[in-house]
Amino acid sequence: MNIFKNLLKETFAKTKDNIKSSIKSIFGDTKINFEDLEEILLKSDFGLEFTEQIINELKKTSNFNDEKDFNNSLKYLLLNKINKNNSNADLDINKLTIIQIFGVNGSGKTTTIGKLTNYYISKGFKILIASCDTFRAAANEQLKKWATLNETKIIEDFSKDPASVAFEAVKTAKNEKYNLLFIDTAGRLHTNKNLMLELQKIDNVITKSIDENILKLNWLIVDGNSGQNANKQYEEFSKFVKIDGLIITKLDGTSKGGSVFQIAVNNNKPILFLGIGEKKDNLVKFNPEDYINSLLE
Ligand SMILES: Nc1nc2c(ncn2[C@@H]2O[C@H](COP(=O)(O)OP(=O)(O)OP(=O)(O)O)[C@@H](O)[C@H]2O)c(=O)[nH]1
Repeated sequence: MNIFKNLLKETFAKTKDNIKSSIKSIFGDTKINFEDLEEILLKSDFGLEFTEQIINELKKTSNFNDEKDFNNSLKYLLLNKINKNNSNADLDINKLTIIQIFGVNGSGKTTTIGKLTNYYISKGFKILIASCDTFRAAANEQLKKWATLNETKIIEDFSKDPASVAFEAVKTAKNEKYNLLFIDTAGRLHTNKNLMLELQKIDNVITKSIDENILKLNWLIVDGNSGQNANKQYEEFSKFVKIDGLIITKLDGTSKGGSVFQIAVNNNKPILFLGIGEKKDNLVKFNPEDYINSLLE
């Protein structure tokens, strides 16, 4: 657990340093001046609406004793706004779970499947992967590399459409008693209706081929650097498929650590994991408290 807390601290160090120095500047003034903090929260991608809310609420309590007191109030405010629900990352090993992974092009879907596979293998799961990007050979090759690295079986067939590959994969997962099946889908722009309908088709095929003993989940992958657009992606994908969880990627090296907050707070979305690098163990299970602490402590 401490390893993950430390990883988070490293990930958000730049954002934290910026916030800390702006809080210092507030107390350096003879009268409290929130402009610096407001600017830093905006630059860190907390979003205009939430930055204004946070600043207004802090202003209501004008008698802070010191920086620590101020920091604690900010922490309390942020924690109260964030969704605490991340329970559906805890999967039941005694039944088959099928997780469909989708998102816009290049958001990190394949890499995240590689990291998730490593994560759930360490918890004892027997994992199958389906390559439902039957358009791009390079995407398939990349997924195969991850399957080899994790020593997992992969279902692929370029002669078929993505929904047929998904159907085959569900059949194999059931017959060969897998605990977990990841369905990798092609990247698609949330504005491309035909591709979104294709995703809906894969989703329907999976739903029709399972019974109540099998859990199906849909996880959306968003790039943590996409700012407000991440919320737009969530809205648009939700029009076609139900989203059960979100994974935010590419947070390593970012000075925009507030993006996670902004995404989490809008619509109370369940964030499950954060992607913090390209290696197989660069994935941290999301915990709101650890996240907020890594921004402020
Ligand atoms: N630094 C960093 N890079 C990442 C992370 N996740 C993915 N990447 C990189 O982002 C690029 C795109 O990742 P992919 O996994 O191929 O993305 P994808 O969504 O499967 O791409 P398409 O199938 O083309 O839509 C690759 O170079 C990955 O190595 C992350 O958490 N941190």
